[in-house]
Amino acid sequence: MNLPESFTNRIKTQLGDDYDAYMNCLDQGMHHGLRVNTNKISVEDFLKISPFELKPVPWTINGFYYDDKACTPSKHPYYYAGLYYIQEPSAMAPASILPVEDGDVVLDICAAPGGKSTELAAKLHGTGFLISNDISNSRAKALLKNLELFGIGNMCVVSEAPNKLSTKFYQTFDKILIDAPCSGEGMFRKSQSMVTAWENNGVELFAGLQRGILNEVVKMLKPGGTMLYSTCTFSPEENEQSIEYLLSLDDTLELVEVPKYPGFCNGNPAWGKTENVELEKCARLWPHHIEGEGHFVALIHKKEAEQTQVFQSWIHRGCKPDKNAEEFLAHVSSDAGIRSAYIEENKGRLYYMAEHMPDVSGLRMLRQGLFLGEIKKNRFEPSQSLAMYLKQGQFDNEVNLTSSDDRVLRYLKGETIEASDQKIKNGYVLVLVDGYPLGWAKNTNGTLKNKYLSGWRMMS
Ligand SMILES: C[S@@+](CC[C@H](N)C(=O)[O-])C[C@H]1O[C@@H](n2cnc3c(N)ncnc32)[C@H](O)[C@@H]1O
Repeated sequence: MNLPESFTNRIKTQLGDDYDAYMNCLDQGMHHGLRVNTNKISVEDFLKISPFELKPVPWTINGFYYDDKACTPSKHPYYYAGLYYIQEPSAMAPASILPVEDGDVVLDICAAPGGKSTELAAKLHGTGFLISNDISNSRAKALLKNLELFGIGNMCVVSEAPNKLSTKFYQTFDKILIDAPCSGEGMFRKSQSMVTAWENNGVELFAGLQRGILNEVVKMLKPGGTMLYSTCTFSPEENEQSIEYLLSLDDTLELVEVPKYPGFCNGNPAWGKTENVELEKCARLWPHHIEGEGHFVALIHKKEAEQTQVFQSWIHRGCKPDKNAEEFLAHVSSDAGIRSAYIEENKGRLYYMAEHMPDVSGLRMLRQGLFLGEIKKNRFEPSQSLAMYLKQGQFDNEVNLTSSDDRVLRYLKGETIEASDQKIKNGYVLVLVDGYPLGWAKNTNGTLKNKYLSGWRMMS
């Protein structure tokens, strides 16, 4: 691999005797992983139906390695059913280590395309609330798609600068993830273009960006709350030194020991400027010590305070019932938990807003709550996100196909399919693969007109 001399010189100083092992591992192939969406399926059940041979990733309960030469999980219908996310294995560590609990209000501030947000949301089990933010509007669109694919309803997707968020969300969050923009030294094996980007941007640019973000998140974490800072790079400036900077902003912040799974190394106090021994509590994942591309992870707790701020909640306004929407939603079982008092309308589009959500008004928003569908003239059109949110049995007109049935791929490609072999009523039908929803179709006497979201279609 062709690497800039300024990088190899620095990493040689950092690694000493380990340098050769690191360089040798760069010539080997990268590791591929998928993470099971526990919001839709338990790990145990997924392993029963997995079409791929999988090996556990030691630092997550729901992460697995697969052999990219033997299978392509991104092309399987289960991917379209949102049963897993394709993720580089070391990138599974941050969301797995941040201790998200039921009812938490969580911020993922650098979230696109959603590798970690999807896991944070799954860990909430439909309770609490997730604000997923990315400053890049185009990247936030991919983030929204991934959260929708995962069937997440208690979330909003925002595209804002951190200082805008901190004016609105003072001491609001129980948990914050900062998966910071970084120089990406852990991505070199993925693509030579990452090496070129490193040469063009350098490390200092990102260290500056990280500080700008840290200045703001510190204000948004509740006393008693926990945040996790991660990067996929190895430079001291973006890791130990960023954490030293963060600790200098607020003396109620303290480092918490990151669990050291086999192969994880301690953070290195000598790579900081203050030689704070607490930095050992951070974790460094090196590609020559673990099966993954590499990461840095730090867990930070804010001490409890006597008085805490109570955040401004969303005021549920409800909406005037629409006859067609009501008629459609009557087919959705109450198990889905969509209560009419929390449904709101915006320009003919209906959203289900989580009961306990912060006031997110005034922000550049891509999505607030679960998009249910659109009120059209004389009809209601259910959304793709509603289909993904529902579980088998929650819509009273379903067609369940097996993954080997060729109609599944044809449906995902946008074709009309026949279903005269199924006992279904005319009108909207939820199409499932092996019991997991894929999207909508409209049945007329056994012919299913395709209503799968066109932008999500499988390419031939
Ligand atoms: C490492 S990536 C995040 C990856 C993501 N957490 C995941 O797991 O899929 C860093 C992200 O930070 C975003 N970003 C850069 N500067 C930012 C800022 N000042 N505020 C918020 N997001 C920022 C970038 O657009 C990029 O998507």
